[in-house]
Parts: sequence; C-alpha cells; structure tokens
Amino acid sequence: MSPVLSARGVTRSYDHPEGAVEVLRGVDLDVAAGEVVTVSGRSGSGKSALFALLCGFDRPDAGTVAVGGAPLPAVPAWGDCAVLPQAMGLAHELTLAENVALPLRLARRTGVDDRVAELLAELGIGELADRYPPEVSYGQQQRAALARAVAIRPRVLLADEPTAHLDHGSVPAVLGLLRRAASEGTAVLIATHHDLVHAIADRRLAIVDGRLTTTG
Ligand SMILES: Nc1ncnc2c1ncn2[C@@H]1O[C@H](COP(=O)(O)OP(=O)(O)OP(=O)(O)O)[C@@H](O)[C@H]1O
Repeated sequence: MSPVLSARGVTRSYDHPEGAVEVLRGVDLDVAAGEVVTVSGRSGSGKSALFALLCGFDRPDAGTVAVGGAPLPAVPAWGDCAVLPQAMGLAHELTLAENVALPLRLARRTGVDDRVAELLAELGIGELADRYPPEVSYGQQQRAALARAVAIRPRVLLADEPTAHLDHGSVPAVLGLLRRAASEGTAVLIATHHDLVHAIADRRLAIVDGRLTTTG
C-alpha cells in the first residue's frame, strides 16, 4: 500500500548563540492509511521538531515531506493533516464543543453537533462541552484537543504526547480513539514516552542521533 505520509532525507538545524545545532539528520518515514506508528526518543531528540515539519508548520533545510504525494501548505487543511500539539492549542475564546466543531465547520461538514457530542462523551468530558479551556484541567483540555484532531477523520493525525496530562483512568479511552481513527483510514503518528501507547502501535520507531530507527 502506498504511504499517505512520507518523508525523505529530512534535515533541520536550529541557530543558537553557541552555533547551529543539527537536530534532524536525514529522517526517512512512511506511514500508511490505517497504520499506528509511535515515535520515542529522549527529551530534546527532535520529536516535536519532526512533527512541525511533517504537518507543514516548519520547512526542512533539506529533504521532502508529502501527504498523499503532495507537499503541505504552512497552514494545512485539518482534513489533510490534523495535529494534537504538546501545547494543545485550543482557542480560549471558544468552548470545548466549539473547538472540536471548528475543523468540521470550516470543512462544511454535516452532523457536526452529533459528532462533537459523541467524541466528548467517549473521552469522558461530555459534561464540560460548554466550558472554556481555562475552566478545565490540562488533562481535560488534552482530550478536547484530541477530539478536535480526530473529528474530521483526517488523512494524517500527528499526536504529540497524547497522554502527557492524563490520569491512568483516562488513558484507555484515548488509546481506543487513536486506534479507531486508524481503523477508519487515518495514518496515525504518535510521539510518546508511554509504554501503553507503544502497545497499540503497529510499528515503533525512535529518534536516535537525528534519524528514525525501528525499535519493534
Ligand atoms: N524553533 C526552534 N528554535 C531553536 N531550537 C529549537 C527549535 N525547535 C526545537 N529546537 C531544538 O531542537 C531540539 C529538539 O526539540 P524538540 O522539541 O523537537 O524535542 P522533543 O524530542 O520533542 O523533546 P520532549 O520529549 O522534551 O518534548 C531541542 O534541542 C530544541 O532546543
């Protein structure tokens, strides 16, 4: 099967006062529709930097990234590449329900209210639908940001540490949602340090010395 998300030779350096640091040194990656791939790596190894390149937010110094064979614009359509960033990025002037609905409304989808209610309930935050992000916990914000990312059934989902703020009781619903997104055709890439997340992966990768290697 041809990959939905692919990267070849992706290289990225950052300038610091002490000199340029090459964080990614030729990353190659393919993720197919329906596949869950996890990426581990020590703190600072470049997981978030890689995700910013894969969704088009950042540009590599060298190499290529493509979704469905084409490069992404700097602001990709949610339906092409949806992101759960580490910082969550919810709009604070919108309620949780409005945040989750936003990609669907931008894409003029139908059945928005039902889809939003279903996702929030599945993640155990249905009763918080009308609250604003600062009025809920980080773990609740993280689940809302995940619901926003999967709502549109994107071609690619990039989830950066999706369980970072969660208590143990909330993890199974999040893992179930990620796995279901894949079963509905999304190519799912997850950065994580969490063994329970690696356990749902079809393939496990790690960033070592700026490159991706297979770990299991
Ligand atoms: N915009 C930037 N400007 C300068 N340096 C950056 C920038 N983005 C990332 N870096 C550097 O690149 C390296 C990788 O950072 P990144 O956030 O990708 O790590 P990570 O693997 O996601 O870490 P963690 O597990 O702690 O989240 C770090 O040394 C960081 O300082």
